[in-house]
Amino acid sequence: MARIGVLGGGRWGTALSLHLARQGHQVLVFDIKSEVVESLRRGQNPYWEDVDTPKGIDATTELLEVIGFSQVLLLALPVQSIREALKDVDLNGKKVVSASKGLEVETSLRVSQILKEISPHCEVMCLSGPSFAREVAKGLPTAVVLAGEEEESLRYVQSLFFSPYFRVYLSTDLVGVELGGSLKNVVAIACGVSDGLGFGDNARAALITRGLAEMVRLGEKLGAKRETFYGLSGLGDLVLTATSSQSRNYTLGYLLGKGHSLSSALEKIGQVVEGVHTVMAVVKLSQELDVRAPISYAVYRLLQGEDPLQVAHQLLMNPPPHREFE
Ligand SMILES: NC(=O)C1=CN([C@@H]2O[C@H](COP(=O)(O)OP(=O)(O)OC[C@H]3O[C@@H](n4cnc5c(N)ncnc54)[C@H](O)[C@@H]3O)[C@@H](O)[C@H]2O)C=CC1
Ligand SMILES: O=C(CO)COP(=O)(O)O
Repeated sequence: MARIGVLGGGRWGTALSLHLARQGHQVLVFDIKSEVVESLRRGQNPYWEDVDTPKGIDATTELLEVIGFSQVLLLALPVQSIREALKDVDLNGKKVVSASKGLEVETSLRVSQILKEISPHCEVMCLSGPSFAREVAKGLPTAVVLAGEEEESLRYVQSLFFSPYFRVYLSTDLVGVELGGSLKNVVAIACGVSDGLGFGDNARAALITRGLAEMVRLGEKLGAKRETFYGLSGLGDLVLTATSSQSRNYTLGYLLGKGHSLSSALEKIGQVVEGVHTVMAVVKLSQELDVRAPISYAVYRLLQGEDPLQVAHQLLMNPPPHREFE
């Protein structure tokens, strides 16, 4: 049994807290929203009425309380809020497992890089893969990957999460696992747009495949291993989010394709949509590193308010015919 602090009582932080408490761990959740904290304190999860909340979960609005309590910290905050939220705390010597998926807009950094800037001696791992919060909360079968640099810590954290319905594979490619979970959100938006425009199943399959190729091109330039993108945190999560209306990123794209403005789509969803921010960093990185990223550029232009049909046509018509792999 371990004491696990969870930073962020949103859907993902809460689903993982439910799972960890079911494994017999003591969980303390931190969130800025008092209604989330009060609900968890009453023994009710704030999001899913049909999911029982096990004993072993407490919650607080005091960040330092969670840091002091935890043997392992699980980070499930929206990526753009991480630096500000953690700027005054000392995480040196802590094991931090990031479950957030995205890049910081201002710096284009991954979450582990942000954490290392804040506390250079913390040990960061990343938990990622195809895992909608609601399904994990309900205890439905799920497989994810845990990446990090220290074998012993990976095995320890794997043992905390592992259950018959929550399989955790290990990887030493932290860069690749973080990038897979971040970049797939941008491709999921593109697939949603395509479906919203009524382009059909062929178009979505093409976008997933070419989107994966784009993720690999950028990922390799940033130091990731190619094979990681064909695993759970890459293709696995891409297939999940790019084909399901449970995905906020896909839904955002779908609404844009149906003619909603960005602000009306975001308001309708009412939850964090990481791809909207990550695409800014992706476009910047692809320019700096001279990587072809036509799908990300198309998403970027859409988010600037350009007409979806026009952007889609340009995406299809602009590139001259070329080989599939070159
Ligand atoms: N929902 C899902 O199925 C999955 C989400 N993720 C990732 O998890 C991260 C969080 O997503 P969700 O939990 O779904 O978002 P959400 O929109 O359900 O909740 C976000 C939570 O963060 C809290 N928050 C925001 N700023 C904060 C701060 N400064 N301090 C404390 N709390 C703060 C909010 O009060 C809210 O409760 C994202 O990076 C997302 O990509 C990853 C896998 C699955
Ligand atoms: O990453 C996710 C599932 O693995 C959740 O995706 P969305 O943030 O698009 O809902």
